[in-house]
Amino acid sequence: MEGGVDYLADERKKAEFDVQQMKIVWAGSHHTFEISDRISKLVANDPAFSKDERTMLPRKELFKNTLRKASYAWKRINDLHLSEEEASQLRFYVDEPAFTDLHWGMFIPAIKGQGTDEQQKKWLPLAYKMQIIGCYAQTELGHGSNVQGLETTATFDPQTDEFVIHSPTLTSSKWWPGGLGKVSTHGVVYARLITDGQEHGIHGFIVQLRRLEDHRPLPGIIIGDIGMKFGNGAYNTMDNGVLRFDHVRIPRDQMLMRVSQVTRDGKVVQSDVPRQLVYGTMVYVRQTIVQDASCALSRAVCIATRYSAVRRQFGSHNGGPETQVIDYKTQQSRLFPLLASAYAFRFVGEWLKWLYTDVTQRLQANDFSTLPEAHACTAGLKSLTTSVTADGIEECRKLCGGHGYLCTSGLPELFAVYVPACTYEGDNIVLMLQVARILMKTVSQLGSGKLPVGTMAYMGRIEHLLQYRCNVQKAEDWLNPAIVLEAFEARAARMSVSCAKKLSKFANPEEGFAELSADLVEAVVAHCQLIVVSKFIEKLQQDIPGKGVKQQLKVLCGVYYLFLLHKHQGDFLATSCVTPKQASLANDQLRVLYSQVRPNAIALVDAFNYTDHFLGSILGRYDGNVYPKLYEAAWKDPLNDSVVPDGYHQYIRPLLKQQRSAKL
Ligand SMILES: CC/C=C\C/C=C\C/C=C\C/C=C\C/C=C\C/C=C/C(=O)SCCNC(=O)CCNC(=O)[C@H](O)C(C)(C)COP(=O)(O)OP(=O)(O)OC[C@H]1O[C@@H](n2cnc3c(N)ncnc32)[C@H](O)[C@@H]1OP(=O)(O)O
Ligand SMILES: Cc1cc2nc3c(=O)[nH]c(=O)nc-3n(C[C@H](O)[C@H](O)[C@H](O)COP(=O)(O)OP(=O)(O)OC[C@H]3O[C@@H](n4cnc5c(N)ncnc54)[C@H](O)[C@@H]3O)c2cc1C
Repeated sequence: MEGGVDYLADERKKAEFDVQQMKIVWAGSHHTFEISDRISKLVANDPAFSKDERTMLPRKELFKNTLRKASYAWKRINDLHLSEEEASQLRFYVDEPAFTDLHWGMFIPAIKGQGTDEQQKKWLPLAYKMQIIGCYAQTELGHGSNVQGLETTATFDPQTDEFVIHSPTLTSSKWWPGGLGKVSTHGVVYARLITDGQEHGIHGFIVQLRRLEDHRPLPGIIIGDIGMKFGNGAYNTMDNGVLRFDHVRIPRDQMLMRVSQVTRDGKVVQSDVPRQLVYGTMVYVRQTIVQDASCALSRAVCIATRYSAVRRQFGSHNGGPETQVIDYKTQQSRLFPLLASAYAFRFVGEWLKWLYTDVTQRLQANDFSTLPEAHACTAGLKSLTTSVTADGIEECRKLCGGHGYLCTSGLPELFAVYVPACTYEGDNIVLMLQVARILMKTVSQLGSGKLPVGTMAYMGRIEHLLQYRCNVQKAEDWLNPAIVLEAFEARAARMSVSCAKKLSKFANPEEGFAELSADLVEAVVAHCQLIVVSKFIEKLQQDIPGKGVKQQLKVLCGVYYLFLLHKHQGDFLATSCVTPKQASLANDQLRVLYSQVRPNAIALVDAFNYTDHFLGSILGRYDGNVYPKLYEAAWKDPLNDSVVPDGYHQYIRPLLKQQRSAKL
């Protein structure tokens, strides 16, 4: 509590579980809880990190303010000797998109993943000390999704042992890279490698963009910001940039050479590493984006849940209080599945982080066998979780009624910052189609004796799944995880097999794939939902201490899968995985679970342990003191600086005068 009366105290007393233990489950461990709790308070209590009025600043001031915060954050990180983990938590809780996200989140990982040991030794220390600041310059004006279609060229000049980086067309201008517009001194630039007149595909190059002395672009380089983006404040704190090269020369050793090398005489040598590793940074970031989805969704849900308990509308009896809107079943059926999804994404994000770490260790030992699984899981889950989260934030805004539309609710800015996650790091549909290719390949190999592995292993039981009949007889049977898993597996498998059968009728498989792409995306959604459900169920098999904590998680897990079953009952019925009667029983059980969530709802969002600073929402205040604070905030709007607005004499007075004389 941050002082004063707690208007949500009664709600907190209703909790049936140990909130402190749930905070640790949410954080992942005691260790991460301790760090995130300490750092979030450090940020919240430092006025230099205030977020007030961010949505009202003009772009230049907004951007300068972001620079100030980023530089102050770096000073605090150094002064307090924060570890890498603590530093990244600090940047997270500062909660303002900035060039540092790309420097730490993409530039450094690109050098780590695609640079040789020598290149890492040379560039990483400079980057770690921020003596250089980097961005990830891949997307161009003409191409983003189609990476092989990028037009920037890197032509090897054997005379001087250099690459010549060039933007041959307008559409080859780099366009979008964050941090590029006004800050980065360097970039990992993706370009078409050309040696001896021959093309060798897309590769990454470390290119210096600005002089370290005065920050001016180097000769042959044009850089700028691409302009205002959606929303006030929001992602406009980021300098997404445009970049053009006019025959800019860089030394040969600035091509990232872990995947392929160019020798002194211009020969291209492929190492044992698969060429897809050039896409490795995207796999890394997609994995972090899944974790971030649970943060963004939980934040919106925390605001909507607290406000739903404060807000009362209708239902007063004999002058008593009106009904809290959280008690309306319709409110619960919109809010609680999102609450459950936030927890589900947290756990699948945790698992994905483990998978990524495992793949990275294998890659270091030259074992590339799990790379397709990592690609499929990161692409599919990035796509699923960001789509649900973006829609979920908007749903939370609606759950807050009119006040949700105010900037002071925090929801408009959260939405505006979050929605591009459906596009960056791979458009969600494009990524789903990547997973579809892998799914179809898996189905086509089923007869060959090659057993599917990882998250596709269930396909190995295809005969059984095609014959499966669900044996749910009463509503409570839907609480049995084994029954649920089989129903989700059968649905996903049958949808994939159905697509594969239709595909096989096309003489040209590419034509068939294009024609069936919408159906394929639906099959991928079913497959990805199965992964999330199964990882939630696996989580519940762990030892989870704390009074009532596991029980609450079981309820949330039930809400998550039964809501999906209800929402997608068309799929389950069409594939005969459940009968109409069983679908109806699932919905009955879902209503029972909603009533079990209700008394715990506030405690379940308290478990996210968000400070009021981080939430940035009057509606989501911990103490529930919404109305006086909304009233107070309105008067801070610049429009209320004067009683009579600027422009009155020019525009309002003449209008009123004219109407008066017309009447007379
Ligand atoms: C406010 C911020 C909030 C949250 C972030 C929080 C934390 C994040 C931390 C840091 C990041 C900071 C901020 C993030 C915010 C914004 C940054 C945004 C950055 C960007 O957007 S960078 C640009 C991203 N661009 C893309 O994602 C492009 C998408 N396109 C592609 O990936 C490829 O072009 C595509 C679609 C895969 C097609 O590739 P290709 O033409 O080669 O085609 P194929 O389909 O033939 O594939 C060939 C072969 O390769 C396999 N494969 C494809 N991709 C991969 C991969 N990534 N890894 C492994 N393997 C891959 C594919 O399956 C095929 O295999 P096969 O031959 O069939 O066996
Ligand atoms: C806020 C933000 C930050 C970004 N930061 C960076 C950065 O730091 N560095 C960087 O390099 N890039 C960055 N990007 C660029 C981003 O990665 C691309 O915009 C993204 O990959 C999508 O590509 P696109 O813009 O080419 O979309 P397009 O591919 O043009 O998509 C347009 C539409 O076409 C559809 N479509 C495209 N291809 C297919 C297909 N094969 N089948 C079916 N439908 C298809 C899509 O679904 C979409 O509906 C950023 C973008 C944003 C919005």
